[in-house]
Amino acid sequence: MIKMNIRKSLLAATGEIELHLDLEVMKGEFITLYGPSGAGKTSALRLLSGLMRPDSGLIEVNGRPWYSGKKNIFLAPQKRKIGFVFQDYALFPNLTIRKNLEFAQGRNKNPHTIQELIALTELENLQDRLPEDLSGGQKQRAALARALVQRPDILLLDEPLSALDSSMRVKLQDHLRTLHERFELTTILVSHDIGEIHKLSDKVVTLDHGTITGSGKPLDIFSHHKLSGKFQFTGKILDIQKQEVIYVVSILVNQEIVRVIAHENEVQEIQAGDQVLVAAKAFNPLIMKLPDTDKV
Ligand SMILES: Nc1ncnc2c1ncn2[C@@H]1O[C@H](COP(=O)(O)OP(=O)(O)OP(=O)(O)O)[C@@H](O)[C@H]1O
Repeated sequence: MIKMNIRKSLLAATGEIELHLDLEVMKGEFITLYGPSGAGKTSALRLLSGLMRPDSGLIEVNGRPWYSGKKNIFLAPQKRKIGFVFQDYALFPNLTIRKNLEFAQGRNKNPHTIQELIALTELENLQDRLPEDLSGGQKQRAALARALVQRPDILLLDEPLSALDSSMRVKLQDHLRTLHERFELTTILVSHDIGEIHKLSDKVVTLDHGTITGSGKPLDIFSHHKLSGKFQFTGKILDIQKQEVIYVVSILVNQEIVRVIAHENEVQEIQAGDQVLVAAKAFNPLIMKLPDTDKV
């Protein structure tokens, strides 16, 4: 179990903010940190992994102190059993995929683990290639495998799928969940994608300006209670067009583009790229049967 209660002063564009993380993560849990840009999500992962030193507080993992401000304890990053995956792969460009994994394993060679990871991430046919000869999704699968070769207890994922297209993301999400379970990991993900968060995480922790503003099951955090029981979905805004006195908002929901009419006051706080919740309160949504795919 991870217990942390730490503070770190950060320098934001608008001045100093204090990141305060008071958090417990159970062994085997998959949690997601969610919040606006600059909230402190990446810093939270860096503080836990030892890449950034807290100003004060305590980090304890399975009863062992990794950091204590009072006792002046700071466990070196390489001694924390953590795997880290970033958005940008960070593979060694001059080593093949297999050599990347072997290099990351260091002196404690374990070909069995490497073999299993290559199989689980479906890299058998690609293991002798250089990273530049792989697609983005394949590189990220290799980065995931590499993060796990030392059999860490904790996996930290900083928006690992955000550079990939949506079908590749879905596939990688399945790999992530499989690896989380197979290696009995405790996983902390940073993600902006509400669908992905629903699919993967047991718990969401929301952060804003360095402060934890909420935590709970994805459904409880993202479904708005005042609208509960009504028709609602989440999506990403692609475009907002003004047409005379109204606005047409194009929203990507899964693979479909949905157009919603909005009034001026509704579009004031939203822009292309935002994740939004669309809900209908006053009318019943239409339901139409689609052709039976078995018979077409
Ligand atoms: N080493 C550091 N020292 C001081 N301030 C830092 C340091 N690293 C980051 N910051 C600042 O801390 C704030 C939070 O950054 P952080 O990268 O943790 O946010 P984030 O929630 O991950 O944002 P994003 O979603 O854009 O990645 C930013 O304003 C950043 O400039």
